[in-house]
Amino acid sequence: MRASQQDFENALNQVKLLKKDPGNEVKLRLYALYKQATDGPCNMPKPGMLDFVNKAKWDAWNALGSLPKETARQNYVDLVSSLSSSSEAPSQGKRGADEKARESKDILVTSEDGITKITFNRPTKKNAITSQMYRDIILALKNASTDNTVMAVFTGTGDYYCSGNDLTNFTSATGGIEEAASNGAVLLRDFVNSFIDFPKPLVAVVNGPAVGISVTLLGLFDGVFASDRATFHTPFSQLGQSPEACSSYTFPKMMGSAKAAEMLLFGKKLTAREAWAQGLVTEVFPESTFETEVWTRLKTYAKLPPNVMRISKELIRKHEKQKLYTVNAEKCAAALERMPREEYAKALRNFLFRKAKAKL
Ligand SMILES: CCCCC/C=C/CC(=O)SCCNC(=O)CCNC(=O)[C@H](O)C(C)(C)COP(=O)(O)OP(=O)(O)OC[C@H]1O[C@@H](n2cnc3c(N)ncnc32)[C@H](O)[C@@H]1OP(=O)(O)O
Repeated sequence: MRASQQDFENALNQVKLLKKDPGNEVKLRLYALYKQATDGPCNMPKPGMLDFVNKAKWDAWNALGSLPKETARQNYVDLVSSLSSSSEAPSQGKRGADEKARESKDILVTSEDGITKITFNRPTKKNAITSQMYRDIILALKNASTDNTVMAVFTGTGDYYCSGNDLTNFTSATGGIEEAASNGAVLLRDFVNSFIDFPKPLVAVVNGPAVGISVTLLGLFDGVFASDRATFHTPFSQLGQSPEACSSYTFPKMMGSAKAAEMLLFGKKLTAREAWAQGLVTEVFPESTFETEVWTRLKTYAKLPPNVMRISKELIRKHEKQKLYTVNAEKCAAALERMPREEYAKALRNFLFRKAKAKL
């Protein structure tokens, strides 16, 4: 099958997210194929002998001769695909020593009654997710996907479910904002992919307010049980960001484009009942009985035949998995471009200095 323009654009996004530098040789090949696919045969004057970089690029492009644009596009997509899978191979292979479950105070992982419970446990910061917590969750989901538990359940300690991405995650980056954005985009892609790929039922027990990525992720869950104290807020425009975790795809599908825009573009905060009415939440429980009722229900669900639930989930998800990967990769590439922008920096400054301002 020939690579479409969309495949080509996806590959262009994927290249930006490669974990490993593919080396000069491959980068020259990518450059040459890109130029051939977009401009056709080399049409530039040959650079001088001492202009080493441009000469190497020219040589690589010129070497493709009259290769048709479509073939160059296909070769580019194939090359990127092979680079992506080889850069991901270690994390998909068997667990290395450095990947063994680590003790983490901010993400608690317990297994009981057939349920892996993953708890955001940073209540003094409203359970905001640090870079390490993203990594801990990836690992927890990976372990839970192959252990003998039947389902995984997320919840939060304290009054919040989760206040989203820790806004200070990248403020102390030593390598500059561009490098931080690039590392963040890769981490975000792997984090969201681990939810797309999780093979067992995945449930959220939303004990209180949820913000940002903790809300958008819910579109990838199989069940969302909320206390009537919970709220759902995605203030992306206010933060100079765009919606992640495939919510630009899952939310309109779930609630229709008008209601999705109200949340994702205009940042409307929903009550638990409003979120239920939009299809984001499975069921709302009164705060007074929330924990007892929900956990009793989940323990019953965890007694259902695990293999049947796995197969059913696979059937539900399999036709859109590719789409979800694509949307995720696109979003991560967009995040890479947005993060260094002024709107994002301004929103960060406003948050970091809000208490100081309030005292003035
Ligand atoms: C790998 C990269 C992935 C990137 C993925 C991108 C995701 C996008 C998002 O998730 S966007 C959403 C980001 N979250 C927010 O914008 C929420 C910011 N927080 C708040 O608005 C408020 O703190 C609140 C409404 C959640 C709670 O307000 P309240 O007044 O009740 O409490 P405080 O503000 O005093 O908060 C208590 C302490 O917690 C710290 N904190 C809360 N949320 C965050 C956060 N998201 N990041 C960092 N820190 C947070 C807050 O600073 C207080 O700490 P302090 O006591 O030390 O001042």
